[in-house]
Amino acid sequence: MNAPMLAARLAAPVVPSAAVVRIKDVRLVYRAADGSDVSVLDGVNLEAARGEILAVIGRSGAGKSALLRLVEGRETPDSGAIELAGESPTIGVVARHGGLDAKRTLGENLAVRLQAAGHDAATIAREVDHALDLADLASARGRHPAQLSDGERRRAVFARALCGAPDVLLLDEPTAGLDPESARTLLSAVARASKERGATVLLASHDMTAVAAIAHRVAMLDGGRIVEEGPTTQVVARPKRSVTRRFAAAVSGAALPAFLSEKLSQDPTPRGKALLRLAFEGPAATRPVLTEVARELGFDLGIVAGSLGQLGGQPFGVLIVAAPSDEPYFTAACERLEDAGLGVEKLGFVA
Ligand SMILES: Nc1ncnc2c1ncn2[C@@H]1O[C@H](COP(=O)(O)OP(=O)(O)OP(=O)(O)O)[C@@H](O)[C@H]1O
Repeated sequence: MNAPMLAARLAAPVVPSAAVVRIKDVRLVYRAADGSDVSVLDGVNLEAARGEILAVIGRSGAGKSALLRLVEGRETPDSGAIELAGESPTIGVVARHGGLDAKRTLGENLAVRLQAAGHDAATIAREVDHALDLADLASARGRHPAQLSDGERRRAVFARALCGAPDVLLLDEPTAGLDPESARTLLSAVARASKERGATVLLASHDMTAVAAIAHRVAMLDGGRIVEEGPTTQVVARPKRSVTRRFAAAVSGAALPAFLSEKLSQDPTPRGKALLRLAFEGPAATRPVLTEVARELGFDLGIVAGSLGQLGGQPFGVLIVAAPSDEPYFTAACERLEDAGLGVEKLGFVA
């Protein structure tokens, strides 16, 4: 991106738009050591808009890194296409093992590519300042990589990727190996970069909990295909596939206390309790839904465990409640809670 384009890009307001990244029916096949073909991606379709943070989640070996490499243009698909909007779209990459030049200070590391792209000194200074500020590293500008902690180094690699305001940011396992505090700092820097500069962000991770707080949308990659996709709160609150449910269970936070999970049975006992995991998102997160439903049905819903957090920048809560296990109360409770807009998962029954 040349200097006038960069200035125009930074002046443009962040508005929702058509897809910036379009992955169309992409297939990727690797040749294994024994000469056989391994299908890695098998008809993947995905889109991400300007300012959107899309998390691609999947187990190890699912093909997440391969997908990012295709978007980056380092590899080409066997069929299908990757389309990036704009005249000359730019991409910032935060690889898992992104190196910094040990002989240069952090500020110099960030400036190198901008200098190579021919930007003037004032633009470079402004860009480096901004990237360091976003990554919460302003005070480390004059330090060398060896003088940074692991977490700071990771943020420094991210700050370098931010320089020049790339249209697209690709992050592979951004929080792997970071302590919770460093992970939070890095993710909030990613969220700011997408919000303030309109960067389209693709995050690849095998850990939904690591990225769910900031990802607007989640795409679940399994068996070479996107098996489930949607707004983060929706995917976590109402996972449709069993593989997604496993990943989502870790995100929803509230866990059943051990003394209850040990007693949990799949068959109701007369006059026992049914345990339900309720996910609150959107309008349901701010309404006294439980009180309303309990009053309407005429029985109590006892709260067993709960947590409130943030998903995709939105408030999100999980409660585990105990409802009567006898019919027709149990079915009525589930139906009424679902009607109220809650994600309802039946955990089992206790005496
Ligand atoms: N150059 C290659 N040749 C052959 N197979 C490869 C090659 N690179 C990757 N693979 C295989 O492709 C599949 C997808 O790899 P990829 O690195 O994209 O997975 P991933 O989802 O990022 O996994 P992880 O979370 O473990 O990094 C894996 O089964 C891997 O073994």
